[in-house]
Amino acid sequence: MTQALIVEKLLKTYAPDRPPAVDGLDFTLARGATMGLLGGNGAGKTTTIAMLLGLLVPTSGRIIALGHDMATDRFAALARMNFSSPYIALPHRISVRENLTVYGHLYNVPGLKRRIAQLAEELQLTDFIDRPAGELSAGQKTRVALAKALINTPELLLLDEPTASLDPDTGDWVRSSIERYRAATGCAILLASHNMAEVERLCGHVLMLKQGRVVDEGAPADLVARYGREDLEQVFLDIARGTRVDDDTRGTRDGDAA
Ligand SMILES: Nc1ncnc2c1ncn2[C@@H]1O[C@H](COP(=O)(O)OP(=O)(O)OP(=O)(O)O)[C@@H](O)[C@H]1O
Repeated sequence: MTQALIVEKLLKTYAPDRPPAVDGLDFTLARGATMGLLGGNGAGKTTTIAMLLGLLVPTSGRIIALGHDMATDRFAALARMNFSSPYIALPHRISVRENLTVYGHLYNVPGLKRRIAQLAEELQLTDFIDRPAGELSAGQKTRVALAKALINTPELLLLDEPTASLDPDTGDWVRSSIERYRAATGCAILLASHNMAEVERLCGHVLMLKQGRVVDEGAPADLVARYGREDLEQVFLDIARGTRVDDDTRGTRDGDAA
């Protein structure tokens, strides 16, 4: 089993009179690989992640996570997965350590005290680990959210905007922590982000979503070359605005042999 995630014909319709939020998504994510899920507001990223986590039931289609069918065997998969999302706040009256302890118990983490100490060290939580989670700055909360996401040493990690609202330095620090974790464990990562530089740095492959469908995909450098652009942000804008210069025109413009 080399695939961490297999998604087949995934479809989600919230209301019969509205177009599907996710419209026939097909992709695989290999173990140890990192994939970016890109798309403008409302493209279907959060809906996709919610279905991958078993929080939303797909209208149709199939999800196999770490070899387990999410429709019939989701708890076996969820025990070996984790996620981070800015939309989910940690209980704010209890301390960071208590928060991590609660989540650690939910995942039945063996040697939990040791695991929390290790994460506190790696993610620099020690200065505020006994303070209530609600009193922390946004950057500190993000580090705690990442510690929560790594508490069970997941083999599949779903990250929804992991560096949203962070200053560039803290964002860079979080990205490095994610890279270190992946290198150390071979974890597969699916990352939804609006930060194109982050996606270029972390992801080997990206899916470009529009209205719930994949409209293009590839390695960031290949997409940039294919669109004749300088970076992924420009590719994103071409796709979002439908302003791509077609291949023939670009060939002529660049003086390439077609
Ligand atoms: N609970 C819901 N009920 C009805 N429609 C919803 C619900 N959640 C999302 N939608 C709709 O589904 C579509 C996809 O939304 P989704 O939140 O998945 O997009 P997204 O790519 O994550 O967007 P963003 O980048 O703004 O977070 C949108 O048209 C949205 O209005």
